[in-house]
Amino acid sequence: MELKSNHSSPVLTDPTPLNKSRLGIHSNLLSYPQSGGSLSSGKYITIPRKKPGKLDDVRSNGWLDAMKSSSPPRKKLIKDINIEVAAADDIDIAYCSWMIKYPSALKSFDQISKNAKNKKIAVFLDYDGTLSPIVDDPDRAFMSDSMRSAVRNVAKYFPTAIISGRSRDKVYELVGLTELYYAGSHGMDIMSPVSHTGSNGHTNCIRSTDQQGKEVNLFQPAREFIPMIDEVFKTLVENTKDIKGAKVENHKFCASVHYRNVEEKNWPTIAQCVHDILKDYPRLRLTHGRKVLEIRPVIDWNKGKAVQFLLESLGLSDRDDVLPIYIGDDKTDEDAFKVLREGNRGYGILVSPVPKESKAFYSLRDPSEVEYVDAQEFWLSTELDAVSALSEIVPDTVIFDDFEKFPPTAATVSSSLLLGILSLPDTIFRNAVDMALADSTCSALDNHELRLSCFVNKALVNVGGDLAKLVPGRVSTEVDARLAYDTHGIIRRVHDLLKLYNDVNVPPERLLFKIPSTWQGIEASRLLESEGIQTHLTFVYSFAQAAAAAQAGASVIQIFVGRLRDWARNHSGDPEIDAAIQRGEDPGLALVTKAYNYIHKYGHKSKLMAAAVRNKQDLFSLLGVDYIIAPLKVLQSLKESVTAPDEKYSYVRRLSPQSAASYNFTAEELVKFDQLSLASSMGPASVELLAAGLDGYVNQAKRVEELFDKIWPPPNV
Ligand SMILES: O=P(O)(O)OC[C@H]1O[C@H](O[C@H]2O[C@H](CO)[C@@H](O)[C@H](O)[C@H]2O)[C@H](O)[C@@H](O)[C@@H]1O
Repeated sequence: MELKSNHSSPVLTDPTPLNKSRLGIHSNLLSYPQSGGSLSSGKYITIPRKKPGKLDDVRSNGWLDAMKSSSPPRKKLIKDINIEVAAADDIDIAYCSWMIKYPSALKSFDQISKNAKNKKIAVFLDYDGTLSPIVDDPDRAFMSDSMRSAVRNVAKYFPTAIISGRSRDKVYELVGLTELYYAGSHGMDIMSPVSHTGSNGHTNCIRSTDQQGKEVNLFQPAREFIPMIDEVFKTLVENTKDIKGAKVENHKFCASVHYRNVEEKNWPTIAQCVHDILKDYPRLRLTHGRKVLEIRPVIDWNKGKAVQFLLESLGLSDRDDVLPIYIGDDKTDEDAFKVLREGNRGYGILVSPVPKESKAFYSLRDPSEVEYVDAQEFWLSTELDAVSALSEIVPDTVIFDDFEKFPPTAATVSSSLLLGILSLPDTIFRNAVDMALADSTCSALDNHELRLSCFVNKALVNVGGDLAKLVPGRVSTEVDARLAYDTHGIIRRVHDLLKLYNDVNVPPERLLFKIPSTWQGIEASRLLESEGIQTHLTFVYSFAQAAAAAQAGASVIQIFVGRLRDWARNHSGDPEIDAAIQRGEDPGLALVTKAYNYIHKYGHKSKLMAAAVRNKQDLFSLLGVDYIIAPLKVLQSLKESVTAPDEKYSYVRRLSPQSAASYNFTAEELVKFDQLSLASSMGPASVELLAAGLDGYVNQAKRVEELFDKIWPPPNV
């Protein structure tokens, strides 16, 4: 994301000539004679009161209507003025037909959750009118305890930010939840996590600490306007002091002039007053809120930009697997709705008790409906839904026997899968293998070994091609483990497989190549990735392998959690494992956590996959990691459990870019790994487990060849 503002010259967003009011006030008003009043910066500007009668053209130009319609009538008011039942019914009919265009988010759960499947949700909430009801006194716009706990609940599962027109400090004081991100002054004051995805480098981004002393980024694109806003605020206070009910707020980067409690006959006066001040500050502009005139810098920044900035800071921008949801009630929230709608990225939800045009997708009537949406019951129907919101859960199945129940999002094609297919004559993949064995190019090869290898490659690709039609994600193809110590052999094999995939029309972006994490495998990954070929490094059992794989730029790094735990049960003497046990940690979970933190802290592009997850608790402990391969019995149990999260199974995101930022690595861990340092850093556990993994793969590859040898030539060849 490119931020257009810079410190010295904010970019004008609105080409309206500066001598025209954005209030919609007729130009005659702009040239209203000034009598006195200093314009010099640093002094208050005193605007003389206008004489009654001078404002007729303002009325005829409709700006008063804009002010009147700036806040929908509250239900209570409708009742209070004893509106006739028929009229009330009309309002409901109008609302119902409006809801065809903006369906209630409450009734659209199925659709929202369908689109949220396998995506990370990020929640953005406006404050006034969304989390707190609109009240007459802005200082008394409190959030209820139940709303607070609903928001707390949402933040447990999804990154959640408040984006308010109020000052950041004020909105934090009102919300009081430390687990949220806050953007005040319509997004001109953002406190975001320290990230490694780019936002830190923006102009106007400075390091600071939050209320808990944690390091954060402060993004304040309108910093230079602080003295000007302060000056304008003081002038506004002074000049509106005699207008009964007027209230001026200083939000540091913008100011608000409330007219909710001002008698309607005095609205022209208050607008005139604001307008006259603005005339002297061409670098400030006016926007309308709910019975409030808001004065803000003319910079290309708004709540929509703030959403983009926060997504970027959270490492969630430009990703197809992220679904931002923004809930807001005001005109200023439209900028955020627009960003989500135009980028086709997520959903805006407009809070409004009356029909109004919006860029939002869904609607909610009032804050009480927002509270319901924020409550856990809305979001979570099963434990599987809950955990899927935090990590992509990949079913661990060789034969896809439960395709219907647990549709896989990605797949691996391997010797083990070929063995499974050969043992099940009725499987849908059998034809792919039979076709491979009938391949004339392979059959024509005289060399027995080459012919078998050709059949195996062909079978892997045929099955991989079928899988690519069935899964939305990538298909990972295992590279013969007998090449594990031969960098160029691996690269040649991958090129051969890619050519075959090209023949069956599977593009490289749908593919991964699964390579063992020997030094030679890691080197092959590095070279292949530099060609744009995606690799999946497996058999990672030590931090050194994980770090070297990340440094190589591997697309996916796979760690086997349970296998490390099993090793630790029966052995000792591995320094990395002993250290984890001493800290009271499970060695497998500890390795995934450390590798995740390393990848995120140092900005590597690799995604981390946790495999050999044995039970629910393992899965809960790793929430936030990119992929978790879970056995079907664990998936079944998650799917059957509709209990709300409790103390025992709390769906807290355990791994996140934010926590990664504060993880400390030793100097030895931060080396650039080479063959020697990798070998000397791998303890006995990783050496043994890597060797055992390779043995397993090699045996399976040999068994496939033996079986192919027995079957070939098939009867019809
Ligand atoms: O972006 P928001 O969080 O919605 O803030 C927008 C403005 O909200 C506040 O004013 C509005 O709510 C008040 C309390 O309910 C109400 O009295 C006022 O009429 C509304 O406009 C806040 O006081 C403003 O400063 C914010 O800009």
